[in-house]
Amino acid sequence: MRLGGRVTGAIEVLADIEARKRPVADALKDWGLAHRFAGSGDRAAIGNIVYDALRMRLSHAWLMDDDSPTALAYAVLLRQWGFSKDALDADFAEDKFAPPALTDANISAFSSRKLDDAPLHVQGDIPDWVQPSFEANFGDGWLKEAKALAGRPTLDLRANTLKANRDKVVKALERSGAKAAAIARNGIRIAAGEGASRLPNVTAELSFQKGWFEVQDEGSQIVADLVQPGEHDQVLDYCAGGGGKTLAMSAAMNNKGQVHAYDADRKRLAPIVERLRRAGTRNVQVHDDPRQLETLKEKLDAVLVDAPCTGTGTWRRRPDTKWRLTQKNLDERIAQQQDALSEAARFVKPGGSLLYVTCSVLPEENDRQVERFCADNPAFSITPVSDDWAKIFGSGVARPRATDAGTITLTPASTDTDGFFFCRMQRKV
Ligand SMILES: C[S@@+](CC[C@H](N)C(=O)[O-])C[C@H]1O[C@@H](n2cnc3c(N)ncnc32)[C@H](O)[C@@H]1O
Repeated sequence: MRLGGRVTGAIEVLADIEARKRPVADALKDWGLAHRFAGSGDRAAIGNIVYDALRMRLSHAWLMDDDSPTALAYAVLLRQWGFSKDALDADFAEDKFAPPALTDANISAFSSRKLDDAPLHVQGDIPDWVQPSFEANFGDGWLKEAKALAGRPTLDLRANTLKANRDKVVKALERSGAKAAAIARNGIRIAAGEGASRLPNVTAELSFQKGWFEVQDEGSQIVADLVQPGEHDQVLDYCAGGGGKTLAMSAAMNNKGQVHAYDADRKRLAPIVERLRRAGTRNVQVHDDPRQLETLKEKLDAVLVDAPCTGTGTWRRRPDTKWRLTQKNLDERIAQQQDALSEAARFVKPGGSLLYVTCSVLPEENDRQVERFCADNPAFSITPVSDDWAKIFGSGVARPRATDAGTITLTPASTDTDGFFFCRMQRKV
């Protein structure tokens, strides 16, 4: 397919997402099934246009004075992919599958508007009602943080030290451009790429099938590292989901001690079994029934609550969720976080640690939750983790945003990772 056909495909997918309020991945998959002649390069290019359009939807629409799929797709090519209007006109003139031309009103808006004149939430590409939360969390730096959450994400992997090491994985994935990540000790990074370029399908590699690495954002690896489980510790991953952090902790503990993996949702937990097998873990027990945890009350050295959240820290990867988020969703997540925290706290032994993590950057889900939890549960108090940072990752690496209370927030702008919140609370002896 030529560029025109790809842009037309992206416009169709964007229209489908808008009309049926469906996830991007589903809309792209359906488009691929209905257009079987499109090759993998075409589908990747269409996906890139769609994701780029959604990440910067507000600013694209403001500059075009139009939020139609056609205007958004053109804005991607003109603002992000480096095309000039003349080059597009010349390319599309000869192409019967090219999209409709921009309207005179679009052209006039795009050539006269300056983004600096747009409302600040438009400049930052975030919903207007979320702006106060960003301001509360990041102060003057909020706009930079918001803009960084509208960029393309890298592909991050974690070398599984139970079966390989970072150098070995980097070498195995040399052709994909894999490099050692900047912060996480076992992290590997493949750059995001530009324009139509596609990321490699690393899960098809033999080294993945052999369990040498996992796909895991560097931020997620860092928060798992910050748990700092000892080799002989008893740890509970209370919201284990598909097991990303369980696997990282199991490897950090060198297959010793014990990690208990639990999740209230059996369906989310199910993939963990195959992942644990592939990774060669022998120190993980999976629990899909809360009654199986009864004997663990007040026994565990560390309990991780990787809480359900709005996922604002992952907006680069799931930009459609940015525009679907509502105050009601946020309120629901806040209530679920409070439940998960108070349920999980029962398993922490005196002197043990309760670790609270979200992949959100909203203070309502983060600092306010742990402040409230500690106020309601005076046996627990926050222990600062900023001193641990240099000890674990070295002093020469980027540092996350840290509060006086001792919590930290990773972000694309500060640590070049997804957004994550981490807090360690210690239970009194
Ligand atoms: C952010 S996800 C976990 C991701 C996972 N830890 C990982 O690293 O791949 C949050 C999980 O919390 C689970 N959850 C929500 N409320 C819970 C509760 N009260 N008890 C246990 N799990 C809960 C959800 O089912 C969901 O799988």
